[in-house]
Amino acid sequence: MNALSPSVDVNATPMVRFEAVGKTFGGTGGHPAFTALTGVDYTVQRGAIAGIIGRSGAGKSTLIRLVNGLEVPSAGKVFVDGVDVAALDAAGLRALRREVGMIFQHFNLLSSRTAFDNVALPLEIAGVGADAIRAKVLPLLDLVGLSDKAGRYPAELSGGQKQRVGIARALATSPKLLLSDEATSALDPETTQSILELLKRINADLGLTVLLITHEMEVVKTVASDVAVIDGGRIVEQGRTFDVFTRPQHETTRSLLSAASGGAKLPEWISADLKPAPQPGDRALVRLVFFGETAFQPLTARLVAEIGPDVNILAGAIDEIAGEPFGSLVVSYPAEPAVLERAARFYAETGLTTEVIGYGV
Ligand SMILES: Nc1ncnc2c1ncn2[C@@H]1O[C@H](COP(=O)(O)OP(=O)(O)OP(=O)(O)O)[C@@H](O)[C@H]1O
Repeated sequence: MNALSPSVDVNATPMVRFEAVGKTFGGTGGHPAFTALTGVDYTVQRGAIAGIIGRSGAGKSTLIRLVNGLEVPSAGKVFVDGVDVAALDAAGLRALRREVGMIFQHFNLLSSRTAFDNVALPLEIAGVGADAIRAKVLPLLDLVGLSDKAGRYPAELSGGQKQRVGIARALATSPKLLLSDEATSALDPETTQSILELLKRINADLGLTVLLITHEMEVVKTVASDVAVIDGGRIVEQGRTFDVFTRPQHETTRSLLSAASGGAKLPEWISADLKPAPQPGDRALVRLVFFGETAFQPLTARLVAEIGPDVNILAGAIDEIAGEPFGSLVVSYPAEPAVLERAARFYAETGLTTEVIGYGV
């Protein structure tokens, strides 16, 4: 159980399971082979909102396209709700795609169809009759807050409204899994938040499992109960979002975190001049992470009392990851053995998580 996805059931068959999955493109007809994914072991629990984060070209889209059979693995197996996707015949694949909805960065709406008719499309394709379509589409438009826009064309809708139509369309066939491919990347921050809130509500109210891929830390931080970090076609780190982001183990996670807007961010003029090792007279710049309850405790006063008066606070923020509070502070103090020793003792006593960012003046 967790705060963000109350319906997670870790004992049930996972909604998605990757077992040693690899994907190589090309390698035939004189085209050089390109390995997009290697050795991916990954599980999405039923009822979760799972995020996969990585930079452009990391392999995110390839990974998500393997889930609904738009790509076939070159190695390993992909299971959706216990079913091996590669073993499905054409009818099986059609059935799978009714059970797996998808939303896209650029919404992919048909411009010649109204909002209503866009949402109705998957039902028309499935051969559902007009009355049943109406009975399904109107509540969906209501769910996404667009009851009054049923007759509007995509060109008459804002980006956020278009994505709401996209979400309603993805839900039309009552899927058990929703795939989101950078669904908020074309939206402004405020609209992004409202779409993420909608995804959270759908997850909680309908028990729908959500697998989203994004390059935006903010998206994962806001909605995902679990996260996997992908780099160069490999999953380099995965776990509960709070754990991964507050105690990042891999360099890629750290650099994605430090590039993110939230948390304690150093001004460019300080971060640009940092050195990996101290020179005489340098100061150590250290990021301190405070978890949960302790995020709000007045540790700064103790910091000065324990380490010494020459502690500067360079940046600080209290943030929330996956619904849990955490704070971070970037402090500096002289990189002298006596000071560093006092600091290390203080961190060990208080259980603070720390990371030396570098050394500078
Ligand atoms: N059909 C294909 N043929 C050849 N190479 C491909 C194909 N599809 C993807 N690739 C390559 O695989 C790598 C991973 O691409 P993918 O689209 O999965 O990354 P991504 O993390 O989703 O990045 P982006 O956010 O930029 O789409 C890229 O180097 C891409 O060029």
